[in-house]
Amino acid sequence: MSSHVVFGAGLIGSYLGASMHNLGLNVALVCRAAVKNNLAKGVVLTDYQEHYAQVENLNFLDSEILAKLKPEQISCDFLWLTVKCHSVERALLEIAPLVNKNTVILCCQNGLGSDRPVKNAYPHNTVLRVMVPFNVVELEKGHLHRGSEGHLTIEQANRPDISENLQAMLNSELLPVSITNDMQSLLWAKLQLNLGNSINALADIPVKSMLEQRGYRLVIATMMQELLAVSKELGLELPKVTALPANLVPHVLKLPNFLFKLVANKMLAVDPNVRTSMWWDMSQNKPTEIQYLNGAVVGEGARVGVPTPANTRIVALVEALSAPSSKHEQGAKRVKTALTRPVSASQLQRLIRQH
Ligand SMILES: NC(=O)C1=CN([C@@H]2O[C@H](COP(=O)(O)OP(=O)(O)OC[C@H]3O[C@@H](n4cnc5c(N)ncnc54)[C@H](OP(=O)(O)O)[C@@H]3O)[C@@H](O)[C@H]2O)C=CC1
Ligand SMILES: CC(C)(CO)C(=O)C(=O)O
Repeated sequence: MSSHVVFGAGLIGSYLGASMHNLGLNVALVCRAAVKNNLAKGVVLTDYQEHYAQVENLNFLDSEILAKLKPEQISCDFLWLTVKCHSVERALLEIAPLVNKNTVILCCQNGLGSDRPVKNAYPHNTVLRVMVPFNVVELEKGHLHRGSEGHLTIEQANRPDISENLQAMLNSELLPVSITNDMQSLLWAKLQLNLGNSINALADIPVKSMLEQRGYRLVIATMMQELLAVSKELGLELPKVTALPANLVPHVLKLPNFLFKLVANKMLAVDPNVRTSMWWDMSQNKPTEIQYLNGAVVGEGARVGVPTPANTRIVALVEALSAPSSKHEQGAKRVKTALTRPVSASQLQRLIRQH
């Protein structure tokens, strides 16, 4: 039987690992002690469609033990890297004992660019990107809930049997899985949605309440229009990841509240407690993924000559109000701001209109 290791099991990795264990796969989790404590007594998996599983006896691999192992002492066919983007470089040092020449490494981060250091470190391994469309929350200790729809999507490998076997192994009610031949466009389409993570974190309210306020929607729509201009310049055709085509989403977000409620009922049909991953980071005073999300739009925009002023200002604001990430910011000069969290919709609108 193939062996899997989930490295950096937090919300996504624990849901993924527990789903695999529930399917009878051979999987071990590498995670922080606090996460292990929450999962060790058994995990309950549920989703928005009311699927349910009780998962017992998960396997854990302790970091100290891992550090002492050599690749020949451990078998890992599939290594699922589920740390946040800014933790990937550091994780590369620690995954070394798990990677043999046949290990397939799967990068499960939002945004753009987290796979680059992995490919540089392991140029002879198959490194595949994975798009996670759904939200996972821990409703209570050991209860992981998939709160929204979508198939976890694996990039088609040069050897198609790799991705196809993975899909056949994993695809299930609690974990729907697909494969794509065009991961770059899919990641840009997902990135369009994730631009709102920053606003959710700054507003410090659930996603549903944020979407109910037109002021916040206008800011998100402006950032999305910048992304669409950049992706057009790059020649990408963004696939549909919501009920609406990518190009239409900003127009719908800009509608007055009463029309938005009529047209976007699917967008608003989100669990009232859902918050984005960046909200969790900011609320726990952890570094955010802003450089890989809105920052990626700014970077690509600069490369192809498309201005991205709204994303640029939101990146600076998030950086000013959150913990520095090791890669991009330590020691870097931060923009000073008079704004404090929670930031209101009108403050954000004024900020992105500044010249
Ligand atoms: N949460 C969600 O609903 C969604 C998240 N995503 C994306 O999935 C990715 C993972 O997100 P998520 O699961 O929310 O993140 P989490 O922060 O919940 O999980 C990552 C975990 O990895 C741990 N970790 C980091 N480095 C190491 C290490 N060297 N050894 C052991 N553990 C380590 C972190 O601990 P510590 O914090 O102490 O470093 C944390 O517990 C992100 O790119 C996110 O944007 C995509 C869709 C939805
Ligand atoms: C699923 C979504 C868009 C919102 O939870 C997400 O990707 C995140 O929180 O990072």
